[in-house]
Amino acid sequence: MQNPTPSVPTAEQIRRAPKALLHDHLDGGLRPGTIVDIARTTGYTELPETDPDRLGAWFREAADSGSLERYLETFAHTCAVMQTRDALVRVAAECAEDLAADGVVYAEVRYAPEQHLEAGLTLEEVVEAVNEGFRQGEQRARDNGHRIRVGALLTAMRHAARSKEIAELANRYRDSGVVGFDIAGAEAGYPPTRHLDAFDYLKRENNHFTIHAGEAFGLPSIWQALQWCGADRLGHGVRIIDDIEQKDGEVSLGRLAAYVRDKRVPLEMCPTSNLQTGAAESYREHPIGLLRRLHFRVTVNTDNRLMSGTTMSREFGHLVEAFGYTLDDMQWFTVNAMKSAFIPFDERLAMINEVIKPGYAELKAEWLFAPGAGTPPVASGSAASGS
Ligand SMILES: O=c1[nH]cnc2c1ncn2[C@@H]1O[C@H](CO)[C@@H](O)[C@H]1O
Ligand SMILES: [Zn+2]
Repeated sequence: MQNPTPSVPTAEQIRRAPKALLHDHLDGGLRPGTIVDIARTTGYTELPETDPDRLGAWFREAADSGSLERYLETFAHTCAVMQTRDALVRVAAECAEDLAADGVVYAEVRYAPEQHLEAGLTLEEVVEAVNEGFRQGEQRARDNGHRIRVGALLTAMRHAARSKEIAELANRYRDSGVVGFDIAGAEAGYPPTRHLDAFDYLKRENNHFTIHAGEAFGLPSIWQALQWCGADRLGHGVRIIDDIEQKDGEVSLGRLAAYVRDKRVPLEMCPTSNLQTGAAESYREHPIGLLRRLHFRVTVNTDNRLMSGTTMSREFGHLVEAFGYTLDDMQWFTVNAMKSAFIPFDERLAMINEVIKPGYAELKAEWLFAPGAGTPPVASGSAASGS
């Protein structure tokens, strides 16, 4: 007998399900214990707490202010302990290890090299240290029976003036561990068009970039990111909801929302981060529910695991609870992410066909072997369809 009804996954199934992550900040994902350790060895004395548990709680609370600007202030402490080669290697290795343990099989992790120069490293040394850490972390994950592939995205800070230089850096390392470029930081007052020369340069080089847009600022930011800058993906993009009208059960898309959906522009959505910065009120009200129903190219991401106290599994757990998503829905989000990754097409396809789909197929067949097999699980949520 076939399993006729998709089931709501358990927390354990969510963790074991293969996941792809496109939006995760290296300086937003440190283990609290590592921050304390490095601060001690490098003599950084400004940490608000020195007990790892209390420090972790401090980050979550400080980031929970409802304002992106205040959220971003917490990065002063993580960047402060990411200034030496050893620290960068360690943080990157642990990042890859932690993601792999959480069932992430593919990740693009971003950071801003310009924020790691305070102790005298060059931009190149920063990139090479992080790459070295990712390779070590991938190896340690393999030793522990996990498989993960991690690529770096180089971020330029939108309030600064180094974006062209960072874009050139991303291009120089494109065959050695760096898969693309991004801009981040406070959105209001710093439109992406300030960095047109960087984006133009990358387009001439046939390189890839994503832009944080439509998080703390609305449609004009998304419009600029796409139509002036030519972004391949949108970091967050939640405010696209402002261009969607719902009346009497009818939904109509404005020109920009229609463009985003028609062109399959990937949206890197980060639900918990959005609740913390005030971009959404609750998981249930998060635009991801509607955007998924309307078949936008939506992906699920962590943004900052430390500040949001989250993991990919937790993000999916919240969505499963809010929207009754099934393993089919999880697979849909994951395939969306993999289709939107910046690595070459043949590698994306192999990851989808050889890793992601078989992983979900195995999980979906588990009910056959459970005690009392033959009883299909309870029906719930929406089934996956389309792309
Ligand atoms: O959600 C976000 N929106 C905008 N900028 C962010 C977000 N999360 C982190 N950063 C910024 O990106 C830098 C490089 O990783 C971080 O230092 C932080 O300032
Ligand atoms: Zn982000």
